[in-house]
Amino acid sequence: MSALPKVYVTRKVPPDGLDILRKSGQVQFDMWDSDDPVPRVELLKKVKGCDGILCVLTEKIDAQLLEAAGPNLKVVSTMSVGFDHLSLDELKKRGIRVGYTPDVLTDCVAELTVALLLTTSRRLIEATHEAKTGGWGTWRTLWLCGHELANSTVGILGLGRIGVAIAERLKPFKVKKFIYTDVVPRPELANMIEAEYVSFDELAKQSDFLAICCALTPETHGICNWNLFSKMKKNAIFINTSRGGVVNQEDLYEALSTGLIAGAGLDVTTPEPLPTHHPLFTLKNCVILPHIASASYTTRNAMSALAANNLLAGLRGEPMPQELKL
Ligand SMILES: O=CC(=O)O
Repeated sequence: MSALPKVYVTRKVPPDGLDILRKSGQVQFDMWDSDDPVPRVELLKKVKGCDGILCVLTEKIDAQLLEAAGPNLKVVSTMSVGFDHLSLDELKKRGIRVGYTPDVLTDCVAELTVALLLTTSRRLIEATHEAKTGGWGTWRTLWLCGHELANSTVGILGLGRIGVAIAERLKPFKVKKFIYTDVVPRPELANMIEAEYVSFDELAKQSDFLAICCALTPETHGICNWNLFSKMKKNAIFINTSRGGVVNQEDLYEALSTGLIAGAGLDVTTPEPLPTHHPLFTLKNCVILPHIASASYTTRNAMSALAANNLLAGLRGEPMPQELKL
C-alpha cells in the first residue's frame, strides 16, 4: 500500500478542521502546533516533499516556498478569504490548486465592520476613556458628539458578499442611500441592497461613511490615498476591514490629523501588528483593531473545517467546496 499524502499545517488551526483531517484517514499531517507563525526557515524545511499545505494568512506562499516544497505539491488551502499572501502566478504555473474560505466568514466580518463603524462614528473608545479617567465632568451639549447613520449615504469600495452583508445590517439604521464602486458594476449584488453604481470620485465625494471591502491586488494597492481622502467630506468616517495594503497610511494620518475627514476605523494595517509607536495610535479619531473581523469561535471553526475539506477534496482530485479560480 502506498503511503498517505503528506500535508503540512502551518498553524494550530481550530479543532473542527483538525478533526476533519484526522478522521479522514486520507492524509498524514504535521502541524506547527503554536498560535504564533512558524519561522520561515522551519516552514521551508517542513514543506519539503509535501502533497498539500494548509496555511493561514501570515504565510507567504511564493516561488521560494513552492521550490522548497518540490514537485509533489498539488494543493494549497488557505484558512482565509483573502489570498494576497499567495503568489497566484507561481501556483498556476506549477498547476497547484488553491482553496480558500469565502462565505463562512461573511456574517462575522460584516458584524464586526458595523461594530467598528459605530465605535468610530460615535467615538466610543474616547468616551469610555473619558468616563474612566475623570474627563466626565457634567452633561455637556456638544461633548463627544459624533455622526449618525440615519439619513446618511454609505459608500462601499469593492462590492462583494461582505459589502452586501454590511449594507443589509446598516439598512435598519435608516441609511438614506447606498452607493458603491468596483471595476465593473455588480447589478446582481447591488440590487439586493438597492445600491447605486458611481465613479470612484463620486464615491469619495458623496459618502458619509465609506467601507472598504475590496481584495488587495496590484490594482487596489494604496488606492485609499490623498486623492481619495482629499475629495471626502469633513464629516466622513472611513472604515477598513479588508487589507491594510489598500491604504496609504501616511496620507490617512494626514487626513485624520488635519480634520480632512472625521474618523477612521481600521481592523487591518501595514504592517501587522502595527508597531505601538505608530503615529496612527496617537490619534483620538482613529480606532485600530488587531485584525479580528472573522474572530468568532463559530466562524474560525467553520473556516478551519472548510480549509480542511478544500485540502482533502483537492488531494483526491475532486472539485473543492471553495476553489480559487487561477
Ligand atoms: O482577513 C481574513 C481573511 O482573509 O480571512
